[in-house]
Amino acid sequence: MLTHFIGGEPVGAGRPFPVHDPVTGTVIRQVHEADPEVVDRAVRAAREAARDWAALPVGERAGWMRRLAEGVESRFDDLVSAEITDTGTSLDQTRLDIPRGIANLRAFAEIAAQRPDDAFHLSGVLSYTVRRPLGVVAAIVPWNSPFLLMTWKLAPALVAGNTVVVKPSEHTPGPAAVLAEICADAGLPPGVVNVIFGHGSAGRLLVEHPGVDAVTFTGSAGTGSAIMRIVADRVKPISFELGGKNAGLVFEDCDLDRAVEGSVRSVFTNGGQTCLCTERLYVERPVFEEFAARLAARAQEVEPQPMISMEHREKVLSFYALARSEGAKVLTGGGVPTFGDPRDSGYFVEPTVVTGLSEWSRFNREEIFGPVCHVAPFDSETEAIDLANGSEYGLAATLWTADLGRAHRVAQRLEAGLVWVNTWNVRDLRTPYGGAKLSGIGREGGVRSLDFYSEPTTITIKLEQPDA
Ligand SMILES: NC(=O)C1=CN([C@@H]2O[C@H](COP(=O)(O)OP(=O)(O)OC[C@H]3O[C@@H](n4cnc5c(N)ncnc54)[C@H](O)[C@@H]3O)[C@@H](O)[C@H]2O)C=CC1
Ligand SMILES: O=C(O)/C=C/C=C(\O)C(=O)O
Repeated sequence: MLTHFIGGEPVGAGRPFPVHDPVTGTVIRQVHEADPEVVDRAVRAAREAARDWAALPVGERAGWMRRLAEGVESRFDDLVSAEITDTGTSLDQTRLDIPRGIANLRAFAEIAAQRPDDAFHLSGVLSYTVRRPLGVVAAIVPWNSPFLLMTWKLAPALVAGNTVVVKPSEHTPGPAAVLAEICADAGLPPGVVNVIFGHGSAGRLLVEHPGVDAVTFTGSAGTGSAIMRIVADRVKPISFELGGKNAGLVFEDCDLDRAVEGSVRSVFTNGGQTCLCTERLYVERPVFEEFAARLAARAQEVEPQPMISMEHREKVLSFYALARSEGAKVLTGGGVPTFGDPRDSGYFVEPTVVTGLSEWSRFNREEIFGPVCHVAPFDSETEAIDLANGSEYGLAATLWTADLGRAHRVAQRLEAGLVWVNTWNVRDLRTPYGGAKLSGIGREGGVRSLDFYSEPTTITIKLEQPDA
């Protein structure tokens, strides 16, 4: 039974709930669900630790991040195992995600330790800025890449001097439980990191708690909107990384082999359960038929990944049915694979490519979050940009072109937080990360994270004037 981690101690309170293996559908763990008392205890523990943690020099907090990174390295196999068990994702994906999480811990340590404060001197007046932590941060994270996405919040929040209560997804408590053990083993002061488990109701209790000073959330736009309403009365700072309906633009002049392979990655990685995955592909008409046929052929070779839950599988399958009812041509997939082994009880769906739907179809407007994309032709650069921008979401976009001028021109006109050219999901940790429109509020990554997790105070002093 997984227990919460509060004030440096395991806390086994709250009714148990089961976690299922997405590969076979069997129950793999029981976990305690945080009730109001558990949430209150976690927030109080974080508050008690806040003053001393904030008082540490930033270099010492950076040192703690490096020690946590070493702790993660020493428990690497346990984290890989916890992540694979809970998410059903591939070993290859996990072996990318965990080191990237470690890199986050180290990168934010460096960025914070080296960051200069503002200072201006004008006409005998000196103005400088100091940054104070926000206090207690609630970090609510989703089930895809759970360790990586947790470190994105934890590392900058801690190094900026906040204490944190983390609530991982109900589907993926395992990696956060290992991280709690790492914090305890490293001797991190009690209450600096607290982990509580539970469903959305536990997240809601946490966000509502008056002792929480700020909320950082990664998840669906619907939940983001619900959290916004909860925090509105207290005007708590929020940072939101939400969903996407990401477009890929394939121009005739591109290297088509690379565009096909890149699109296979961007559509099907992790069963499409990465917020950066492409769900809408637009292809310049002269290469449309060839591209669509080649993508569909490659999709048939992709190893299916399980969806995170039976409920999510049903959602993805309902979009496959919707595509048919909206008049799509299914180029490949559209169903459930059979294996002839225990995976037949798991949460798999077929990698799927469809075409022929209107831009106004629900299929092309709503985030599906599965291994599926719609492919449509375009006839001009302007049309391609309009199609890509014709979404309520604005997280990521990908361009495939050999024309450098076009790459810059188009990329700068796309309403997306991240644009890749001739590649996908390659990112320097110092760059801003996040989305426009329904895809989020604010940016995390590099100094942008530190900006969110701290509040500037500008101090202005009249200096003594020397005699004229
Ligand atoms: N923009 C980005 O960086 C990323 C966005 N995502 C998005 O996350 C979604 C998939 O993750 P899910 O876990 O299904 O999202 P979700 O929104 O259902 O849940 C996310 C987290 O919020 C909690 N939660 C649910 N209702 C809540 C409430 N009322 N108050 C407080 N907490 C609540 C859940 O328990 C979970 O821990 C997709 O929409 C995906 O695009 C995922 C990864 C990265
Ligand atoms: O590694 C990165 O820079 C970003 C990774 C993001 C995800 O895994 C995600 O949003 O799901």
